[in-house]
Amino acid sequence: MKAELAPLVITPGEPAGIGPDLIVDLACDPAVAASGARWVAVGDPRLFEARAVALGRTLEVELVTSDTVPAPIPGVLFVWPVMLKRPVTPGRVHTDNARFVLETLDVAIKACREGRACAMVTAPLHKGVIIDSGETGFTGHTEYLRDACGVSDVVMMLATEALRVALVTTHLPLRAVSDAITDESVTATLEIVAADLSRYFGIESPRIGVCGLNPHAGEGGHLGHEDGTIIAPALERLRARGMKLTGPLPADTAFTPRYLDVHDAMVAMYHDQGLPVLKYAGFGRAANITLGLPIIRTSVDHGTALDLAGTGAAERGSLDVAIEQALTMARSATTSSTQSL
Ligand SMILES: NC(=O)c1ccc[n+]([C@@H]2O[C@H](COP(=O)([O-])OP(=O)(O)OC[C@H]3O[C@@H](n4cnc5c(N)ncnc54)[C@H](O)[C@@H]3O)[C@@H](O)[C@H]2O)c1
Ligand SMILES: N[C@H](C(=O)O)[C@H](O)COP(=O)(O)O
Repeated sequence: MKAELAPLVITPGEPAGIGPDLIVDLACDPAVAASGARWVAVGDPRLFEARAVALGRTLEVELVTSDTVPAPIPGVLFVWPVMLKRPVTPGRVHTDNARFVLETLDVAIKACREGRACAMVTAPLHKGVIIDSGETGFTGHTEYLRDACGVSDVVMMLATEALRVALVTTHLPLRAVSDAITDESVTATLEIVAADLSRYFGIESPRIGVCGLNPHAGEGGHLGHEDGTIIAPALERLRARGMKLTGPLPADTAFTPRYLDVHDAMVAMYHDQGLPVLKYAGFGRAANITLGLPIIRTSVDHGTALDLAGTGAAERGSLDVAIEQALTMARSATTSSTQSL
């Protein structure tokens, strides 16, 4: 008999953004309830009720104070409570609610770590507001989850149906990227990508393409040294251990069918080397996955879209993909832990 998964937990992200809109839409969708998958949102019931009113949707919000999350009912949103610090106007961020955002993450992380949730899916938060609130070290969910879970390295990977792009560096100013490309960071990224492609995606010996950092992968050292002195030797050492790696590839042609067709994932050196390609290929149909964590976390491929909050124009496509991806990963983690018994 197949064991039932623990519920999925969904965080709203920035309360003035489109996260609450997407959660309301999800709870009202009969097709979502028909799937039978149990899920619970974290947040303030008043936030979801007010957003449902703004969107003209009929929604009943039910607080869940135990670990037992009921089976989904269309038009009913089950919520683990975390209270707002001040009322929210859609589209208008306020630093007072930064703590609310972080507390929703803490509740979800704890539930995943304790096995009360099978995975967490995060709606978008606003990094700037959280930093402005005094959390000066904050740079994003990815790094927050790494620290909360006590691991030294994690990897951000975004995936569409046709393309997976993982990053060696995440939320860094461009000026700091070069210093962050080290033997350790390249090696750790590739080890995590290979391990989690096998663990969650069933790809036993993944073929990974690796971009260089500089134009034309450094042009033999004439356009930058990192490709030849850091990335190439790290790949060579990993190949000697049996990993299937190509690169460092000139990044301008790495994302062409010739390379994409023969690789399971592409690794880019920095955020805007890899993500524009991914988002061009499938914005609204991609999931952001944090690899290397002891828990499962996926997210949407878009931001807070403050311009759309409360208008009904926010599209739910990426949230659906992030949920499906999280459930697939949770099932695959359950299968592999059962097999190892
Ligand atoms: N997962 C996350 O937490 C996450 C992801 C990306 C960006 N962000 C944050 O979001 C904030 C705003 O970022 P941004 O302006 O660069 O990107 P954005 O994705 O919020 O907006 C970019 C454009 O896409 C549109 N858009 C975004 N989501 C949409 C949706 N679901 N349906 C229809 N249109 C949509 C917006 O209206 C806007 O025109 C920043 O603080 C950023 O750090 C968070
Ligand atoms: N880098 C992500 C993107 O552009 O989609 C986004 O900023 C979210 O990152 P976190 O999941 O770390 O918040």
